[in-house]
Amino acid sequence: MKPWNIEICDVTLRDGEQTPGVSFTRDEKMAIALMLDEIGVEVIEAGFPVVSPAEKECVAAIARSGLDARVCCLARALRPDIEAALDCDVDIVSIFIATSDLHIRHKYRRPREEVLEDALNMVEFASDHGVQVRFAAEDASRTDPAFLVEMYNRGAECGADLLSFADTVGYLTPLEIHAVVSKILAEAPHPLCIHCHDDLGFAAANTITAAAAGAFQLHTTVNGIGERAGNAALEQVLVALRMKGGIDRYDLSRLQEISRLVAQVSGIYPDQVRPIVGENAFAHESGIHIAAILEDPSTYESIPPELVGGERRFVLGKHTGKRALEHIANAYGFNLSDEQARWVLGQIKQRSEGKCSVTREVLCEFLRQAKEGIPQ
Ligand SMILES: CC(=O)SCCNC(=O)CCNC(=O)[C@H](O)C(C)(C)COP(=O)(O)OP(=O)(O)OC[C@H]1O[C@@H](n2cnc3c(N)ncnc32)[C@H](O)[C@@H]1OP(=O)(O)O
Ligand SMILES: O=C(O)CCC(=O)C(=O)O
Repeated sequence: MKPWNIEICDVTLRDGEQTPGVSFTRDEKMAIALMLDEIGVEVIEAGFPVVSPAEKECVAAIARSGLDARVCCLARALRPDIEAALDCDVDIVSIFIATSDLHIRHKYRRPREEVLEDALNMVEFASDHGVQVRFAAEDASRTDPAFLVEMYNRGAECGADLLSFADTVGYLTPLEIHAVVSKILAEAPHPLCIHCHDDLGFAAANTITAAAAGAFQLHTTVNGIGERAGNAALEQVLVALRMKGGIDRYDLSRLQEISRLVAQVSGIYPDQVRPIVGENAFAHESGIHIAAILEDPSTYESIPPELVGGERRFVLGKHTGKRALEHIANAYGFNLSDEQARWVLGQIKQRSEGKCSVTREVLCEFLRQAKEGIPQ
């Protein structure tokens, strides 16, 4: 399979930090940037310099820290924003304008042609300063496609190296994003970035679908943090790229580690059932599943836990079967007769149905009782 032609721009430090209530310190941003770099992410969006003097310092520190990744930052289509970005010595300035009529009406209160002309001047201004320029369409998914194509073609003429399509409010489904990305690339054949939000729960799916349709730069955040329901999750996108896009250059074995780091410093912990990084992502209770996993884990795991730095976990409860119990009991040094196993299974199921968990201690107590003689 020919690997997809993509790169990752991780925006945890900018859009991820826009998660309500989240603010990273300079050391935290640096630690996340370092780990993203070690994973092999090609572009790190370090922040939005005009937000505050401290933010500007963080962006500059990351840009000057000698990472392999290119460092990017956000700027409105305003000269002071772009000057602040240039001060930070970033490799890429991402200049954005909202492009939907809805946003333009409420935020800029000017005709869209005027907004575009002014923004193009800013693209030229940044490009003339020798920095790479991304020209991003905010709310692209609710924008007149003809206007987007005009913006992208004219942006490229003015020196933009990358054009960005943002599904700012997580509005599209995978089929819709495939159609719109294909249309844009046919009419504006330039490197396209895709920036998806998760309001409908499709951010990672839309990102991968856009890549399949030819999008080049894929935006992600660790654990999918970000505005409202968040962004496309780095871990989901990278694993999907490995499994479906023929891309094996990222160090996926660090994914659980970076997930823990970002959870700790953001205070936003992934759901138990979240793919790849959730506590249950590699946990099994069902007897039928565990019996098969003991023969071959791929029967019930499409992602090997060790691929992402995780571990398989067997849980005892209402759904435990005899094979699973025997396996776990053996690991604790107990060999059970059929009768003993049946009795212990009954105890486990009863306890679980009473909404009590079957911890290692509880199991060992059942096992000891069974060995000493099944209570009548
Ligand atoms: C989709 C996204 O994620 S976009 C990024 C969103 N991120 C943030 O907002 C980061 C945090 N924001 C901030 O710290 C502040 O909002 C700042 C520093 C950026 C701006 O603060 P203020 O100057 O106080 O402006 P305020 O936030 O009230 O309003 C935004 C202004 O930016 C203008 N603006 C918004 N987007 C753009 C743009 N892409 N290009 C030019 N101007 C823009 C708005 O029209 C508005 O201008 P107005 O005050 O003349 O009406
Ligand atoms: O497209 C981009 O690069 C950024 C836009 C963005 O953050 C958004 O619209 O949510």
